[in-house]
Amino acid sequence: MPSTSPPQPWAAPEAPAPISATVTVPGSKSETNRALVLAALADRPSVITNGLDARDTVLMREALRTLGVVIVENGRQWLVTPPAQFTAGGTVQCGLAGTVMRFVPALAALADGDVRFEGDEQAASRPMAPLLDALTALGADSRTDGGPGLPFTVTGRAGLRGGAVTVDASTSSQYVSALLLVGARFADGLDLRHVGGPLPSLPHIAMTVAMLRERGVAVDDSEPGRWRVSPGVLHAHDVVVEPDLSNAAPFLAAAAVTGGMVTVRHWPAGSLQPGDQIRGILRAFGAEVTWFEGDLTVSGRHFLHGVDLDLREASELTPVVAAVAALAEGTSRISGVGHIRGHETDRLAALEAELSALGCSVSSDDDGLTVNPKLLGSAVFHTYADHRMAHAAAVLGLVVAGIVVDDVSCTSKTMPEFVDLWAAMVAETDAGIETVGAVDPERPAP
Ligand SMILES: O=C(O)C1=C[C@@H](OP(=O)(O)O)[C@@H](O)[C@H](O)C1
Ligand SMILES: C=C(OP(=O)(O)O)C(=O)O
Repeated sequence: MPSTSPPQPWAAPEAPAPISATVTVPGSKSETNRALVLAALADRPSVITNGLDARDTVLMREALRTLGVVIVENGRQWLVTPPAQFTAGGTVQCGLAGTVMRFVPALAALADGDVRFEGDEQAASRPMAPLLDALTALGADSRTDGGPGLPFTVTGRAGLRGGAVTVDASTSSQYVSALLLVGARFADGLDLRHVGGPLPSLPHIAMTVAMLRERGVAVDDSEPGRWRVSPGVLHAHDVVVEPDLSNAAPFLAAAAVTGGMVTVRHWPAGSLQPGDQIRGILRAFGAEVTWFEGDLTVSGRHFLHGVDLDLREASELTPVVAAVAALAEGTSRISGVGHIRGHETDRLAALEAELSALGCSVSSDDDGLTVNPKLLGSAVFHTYADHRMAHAAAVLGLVVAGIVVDDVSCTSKTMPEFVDLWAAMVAETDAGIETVGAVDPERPAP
């Protein structure tokens, strides 16, 4: 199912004053899609509350239905009933969703027969081979249509034994998560080792391990780069999904870059989402960050300074962080994110091109970006179908006049309500509405 919606140009609104607003963001993509997959593997039905309703999670629900999972959606509650055996024979549409194109093939390896995977044209260049090779080593078959990744077919077999397998996950942590999610289903469990360059997105792997343990699966991750999953039953577990903290990042950045104050509600006291790291990141730029009883508040200062940040653990924050860097004083370096050339688009190339078009001096290399802020403004900002490029443009547009996003429809991937939430944030500022929520500036974030 290619993304067929017509391009939706969007004039990013300028901030009428320092942004002052309170925002609630929808559920986490990463937690929602893990909860769905785990519910599909469980011993009985489970309920997911506050799951994200966006393109990536619609695609995941449809993918699971193709494999025989029954999902009944009743508003914010979804009842997921696992099948006795996954059904082969269908075609899974992945769109541009990494979690669908990586997690679902591991489930398909447990079905008896062929499952075909297709995606957006742009998804064909996202790396897949390390995962498909690992599934083949475990006894499933896979073949692409000739390209490096999508489209491809996985031929699953019931009763795979599992055991020892290696994967080079330096291009995406999602291969590790995919294999761990199904590990308990193999007769001998799974003994997975990462072999290769540095592993990105460790918190996302930790999230997978924690969610498996919550459901009674034994995972030994005591040795770095190795995960041992014991065979056994995965117990159903009802879950309330946290807000998506990476999707909250542009709203918090809005306070930082305008010297305003934004509160995001329902921020967990502790979270495995890498988006939680936005607190330390905005502090590093010089913003003030406080947390009190579930309200996370960022207060901007008149002056943000350049930063030197390793974002390997939270690379999905790179576009928004690069936008803040472009509005700070002095050079910023973002490192540890070479693998995001394989995200929704080549994010390093996209950020270099679009920030340069605004007048910044930006260079990308194999490990990240260097941003020298010299903004001129007024340009069409291309998103390359990447939701986080649109978020970055929105942050820039608050301060730089005349930014027009070429196509904001890509935000439907993880937050279809982005434009409305952003407009509401700006309107709340315009109306001079006081920030709601109890914020104690004396109390540091946890
Ligand atoms: O497992 C997940 O939910 C994710 C893992 C990360 O992928 P990479 O390790 O490919 O960066 C992250 O960037 C992506 O947004 C979501
Ligand atoms: C990299 C991302 O997504 P995906 O789950 O498609 O990999 C992202 O959302 O920034």
